[in-house]
Amino acid sequence: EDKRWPGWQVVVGIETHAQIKSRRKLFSGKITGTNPDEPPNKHVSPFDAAFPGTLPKLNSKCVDLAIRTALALKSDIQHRSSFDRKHYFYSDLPSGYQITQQYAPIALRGQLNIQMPNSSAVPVRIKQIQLEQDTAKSTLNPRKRISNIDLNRAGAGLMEIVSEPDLRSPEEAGMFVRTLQAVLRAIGASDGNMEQGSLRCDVNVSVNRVGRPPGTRCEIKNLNSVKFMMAAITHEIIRQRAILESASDLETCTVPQETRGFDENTFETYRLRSKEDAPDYRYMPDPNLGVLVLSQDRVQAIRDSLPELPWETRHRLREMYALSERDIDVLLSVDSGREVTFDGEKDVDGSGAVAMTHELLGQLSARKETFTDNSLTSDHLGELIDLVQNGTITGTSGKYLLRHMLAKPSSLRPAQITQQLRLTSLSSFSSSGHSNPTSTTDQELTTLCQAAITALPNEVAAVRAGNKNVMNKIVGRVMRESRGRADAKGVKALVEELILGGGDKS
Ligand SMILES: Nc1ncnc2c1ncn2[C@@H]1O[C@H](COP(=O)(O)OP(=O)(O)OP(=O)(O)O)[C@@H](O)[C@H]1O
Ligand SMILES: [Mg+2]
Ligand SMILES: [Mg+2]
Repeated sequence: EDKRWPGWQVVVGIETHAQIKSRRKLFSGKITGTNPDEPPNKHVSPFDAAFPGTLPKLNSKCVDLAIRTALALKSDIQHRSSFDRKHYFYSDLPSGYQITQQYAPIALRGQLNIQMPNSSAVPVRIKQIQLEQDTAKSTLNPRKRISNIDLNRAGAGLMEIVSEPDLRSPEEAGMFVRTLQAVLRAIGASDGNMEQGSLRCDVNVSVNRVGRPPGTRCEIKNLNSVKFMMAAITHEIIRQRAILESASDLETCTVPQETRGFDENTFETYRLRSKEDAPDYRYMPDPNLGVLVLSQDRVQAIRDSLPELPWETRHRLREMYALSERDIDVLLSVDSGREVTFDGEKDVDGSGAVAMTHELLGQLSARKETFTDNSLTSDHLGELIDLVQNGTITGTSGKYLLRHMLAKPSSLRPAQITQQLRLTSLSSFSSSGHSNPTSTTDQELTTLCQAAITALPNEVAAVRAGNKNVMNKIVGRVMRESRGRADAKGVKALVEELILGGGDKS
């Protein structure tokens, strides 16, 4: 029993909308325009804008990611599913309907276990997973009294993941969303970022006296952080309980079924519409889309390539390094979602997070320190991994930077230390293909290569005579002089160019 509401049971079910991490939209093949820095209406096909005569074509990459999600959530994949039109009229929906899977969703009956501190795992049943389109983004300008529509997001792929009403407190609801986020990120199905809108939740809340049947639910729409979601549930519990307690006839009194919003300033929910004015969506099968048939083989292939799931990673860290649960939490928060890029592809240098985590554990044991003692925050470790992953520093420099940060703890961010120690990688035009040839790091690399060429005249002559193996000696020298800031392939290309010249190999 919860001390906050003795005698009452709280029932919560969550509908989660997760943006599918695919480069292209669900039906139009256009780039998914979810980057807020891009100009509005840049990525719009005639289909996204609902021009008459345009037809949908299902993006199979989105389907694969939905299958991954369904497998991670232990659901029954439906070998036949189909698409329906859900009609409503709003400026963010050009066609007047959203394509969704109302009658035959891609997956049914799943499960996600959540772990509350100091208690056993709570199984939460997943009712269904369905594919659907995202809407456009509308921004209201109250001063000019107009609303701006940006179709970049229109038609992007979403998964709606619906839970059964198995959650019993705001805390369990929060844990459910966090756990789901971690799964979606680990398998690369979604960024799962509530603040940026790639994960949006509707929560359904009801209360009933202990031992009595469940109450009538109210649905709170569009919560964009776990904190707000928990606050909304708490307010809803208090509100619904007050209605039921003030009733004259305790037996027949019910909370009116409503759709509600959440006010981020007052932390209260407010009425949007009652059940009576619930829209009639006039669902109908989409005549332009056939049945989605999934073969046994396709599902099996996705099952075989499923990345490690968070609870498996947890198990591995616990077994291999005997870390505490708290420490594992820290590492998992660093690790999440860095292994898979768009469309389920493995990130080429994506093992960066895993590699750096192993490096950290290795360096700590060399220093005879435990993970708990270490002063590095998960935030800083994450930034360090990003610096390596986006090429700002090389892997070698990353290890050096890590050693430095462990030896001299400070509040400086890894990027600042990188500047201070001048660890920024020396790019070369040939290695990255798009760096700025006049930048100082490029010039520095050219200078280093030229110095090596001057210092090793015999080797240079050998290379000119056609002995390519000698190249390694020149490259090795540049690598040493660069203190690990250059990458070997780029250096090799640049040295070759400097010795043999650009186009005179004929
Ligand atoms: N008594 C209850 N108390 C709290 N939540 C409930 C209760 N009964 C059902 N729910 C939850 O309500 C949600 C219902 O979502 P579902 O998508 O099935 O339908 P909907 O909300 O009517 O439709 P829509 O997708 O158009 O919003 C589920 O998450 C379910 O777990
Ligand atoms: Mg729903
Ligand atoms: Mg709903």
